[in-house]
Amino acid sequence: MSQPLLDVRNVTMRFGGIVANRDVSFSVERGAVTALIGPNGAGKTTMFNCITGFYRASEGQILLDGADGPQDLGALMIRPITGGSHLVTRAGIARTFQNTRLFKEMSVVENLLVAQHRVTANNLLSGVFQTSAFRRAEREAVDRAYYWLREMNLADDANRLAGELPYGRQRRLEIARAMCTGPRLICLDEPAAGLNPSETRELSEVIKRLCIVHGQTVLVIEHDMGLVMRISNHVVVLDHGEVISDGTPEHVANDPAVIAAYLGVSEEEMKA
Ligand SMILES: Nc1ncnc2c1ncn2[C@@H]1O[C@H](COP(=O)(O)OP(=O)(O)OP(=O)(O)O)[C@@H](O)[C@H]1O
Repeated sequence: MSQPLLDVRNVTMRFGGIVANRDVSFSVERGAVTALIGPNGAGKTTMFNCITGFYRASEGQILLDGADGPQDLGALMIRPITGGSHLVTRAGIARTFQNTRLFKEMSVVENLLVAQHRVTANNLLSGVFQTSAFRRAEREAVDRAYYWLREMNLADDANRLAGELPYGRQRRLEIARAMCTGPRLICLDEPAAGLNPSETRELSEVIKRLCIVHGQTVLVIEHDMGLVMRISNHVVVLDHGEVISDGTPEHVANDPAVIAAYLGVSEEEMKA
């Protein structure tokens, strides 16, 4: 079997005496949508923060496969002098947040250009002298911005202020912004939170397109089970910080441990 794009191995995350994740292992396959679900306080956000470089896991490894083989994201964060969360982003992991973090006073397209500063503004002198390489990089950034606006059904909003967009569009703009960085893995943190049913349907379609049309690997935390069942190829369920089920959407939906966790009764009580 080929190496998964992301391999989470025996990750434990402690905050003082609180164990938010305990010995968590799962994998994220390339070109598929993996959902991380679980009741409130199950440890989903903490796991996401470990994967996206906001936290360094107390124990275990998170391996991102690349041209030079699997790379330990935790090791990137503690690399002497140059190490830090930015290396996780550079390794190819992009994310969106539970509450959108757009530049609300900037236009939609400007939000997408800012996200690409690494490719356009990599050399101060080339910017000052407007070299042909700099102008080409700028042109490509604009093309990429409009490409992802079209893919997210936002082309007509390019020149509006980001803060003026309806919430569902802001969430799609966040995804477009993450996609502009050319990520190998995009992590979506509760993308359907606060959306109405028609916005949620449109969101499902764009996430499915990311995967089916662009071969994008997606990891998503989501409470909306309808959305999870529609878009996911693989579902991992956490409860009290531990993996209690892992498989296809059908498998986890019928798993007594998952049903018990959501209903708040123990598996033993279910069997009794
Ligand atoms: N920075 C922190 N310091 C201390 N405890 C924390 C911290 N972050 C999370 N926790 C604790 O870790 C546990 C898991 O929290 P986490 O936010 O990861 O769960 P979650 O599954 O994302 O919940 P929700 O669905 O409500 O967002 C909780 O008991 C929480 O109180």
